[in-house]
Amino acid sequence: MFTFPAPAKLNLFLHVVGRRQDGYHLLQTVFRFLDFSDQLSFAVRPDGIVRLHNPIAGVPEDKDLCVRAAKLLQQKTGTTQGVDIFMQKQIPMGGGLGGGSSDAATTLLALNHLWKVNLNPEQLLELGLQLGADVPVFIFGQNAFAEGVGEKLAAIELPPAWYLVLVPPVQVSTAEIFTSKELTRNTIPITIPPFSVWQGHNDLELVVCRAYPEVARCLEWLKRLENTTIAAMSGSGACVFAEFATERAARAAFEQIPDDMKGFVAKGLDCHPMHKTLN
Ligand SMILES: C[C@@](CO)(OP(=O)(O)O)[C@H](O)COP(=O)(O)OP(=O)(O)OC[C@H]1O[C@@H](n2ccc(N)nc2=O)[C@H](O)[C@@H]1O
Ligand SMILES: Nc1ncnc2c1ncn2[C@@H]1O[C@H](COP(=O)(O)OP(=O)(O)O)[C@@H](O)[C@H]1O
Repeated sequence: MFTFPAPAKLNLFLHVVGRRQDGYHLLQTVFRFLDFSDQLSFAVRPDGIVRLHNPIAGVPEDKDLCVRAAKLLQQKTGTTQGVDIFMQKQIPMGGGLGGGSSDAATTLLALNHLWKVNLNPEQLLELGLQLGADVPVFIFGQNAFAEGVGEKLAAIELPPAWYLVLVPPVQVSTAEIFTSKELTRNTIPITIPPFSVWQGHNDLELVVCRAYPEVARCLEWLKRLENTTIAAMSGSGACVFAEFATERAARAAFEQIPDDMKGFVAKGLDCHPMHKTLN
């Protein structure tokens, strides 16, 4: 049995710059990986069966992104091998932290290795995109400036930082937010550099805060903090975060959160934890 991490991501900013004919939105965003992860364990089996032993409540086994990723890789490579998967979920669902997408990417990366089917990175990126717009960055493995629907990726270096992430007690559907009439889709495209991540904003924030007062309340609380370099929502929410230069500052802010708010402190990573292991 082999165990691999599936880290969460933050969108340090997210600009909606247009819409494709198929309804998908053109974005500009910066992804940062966090040392806050799900853990996935894999045991290869010879009979071609893919089994997730502990499916998430409310997500049928065949709809889980790990299972879909494993089956897509079988289909693409024609392998007759299967796998038993055990998932330890930590990343909040529907939180804008990319948990499901990260689980899918870790499954593709791990099984490509364990099944010895040897797809190259471009082929894995293409398979990932079929599972979701957020999957490619987790295969790419480096903090990235992303364009298109999230598939045009350029590695970006980010300074060391720590994050206080608040988890409002709601799940936000990405599709619901992207179809909102209130969403603005015309932010002027930027180039990085000279644009810096601290100048950005999240175009989805206003729509989510209007529909979910719990998110608005958490974000307002973060925006009042001192010493933060960014306070924003990640992706399509519901999670909101504040960035700090030091762990001490992030933990001090965490100590102050009201009793009815939940969250965690995490370190910003330089790259995906599997990036170095598998290369
Ligand atoms: C918003 C972001 C930002 O990183 O993250 P999350 O908040 O979901 O973590 C992503 O773009 C989400 O990626 P992902 O969660 O993989 O989305 P998908 O499953 O591909 O799409 C879910 C739905 O969102 C809409 N969608 C998604 C991505 C995009 N660029 N334009 C869209 O319009 C589509 O309506 C689609 O049906
Ligand atoms: N392994 C998985 N982990 C989390 N969610 C999953 C998984 N597989 C499928 N899903 C579905 O994907 C939806 C979005 O999940 P998630 O990635 O956690 O949120 P977000 O897209 O906001 O970052 C969930 O509500 C769930 O229905």
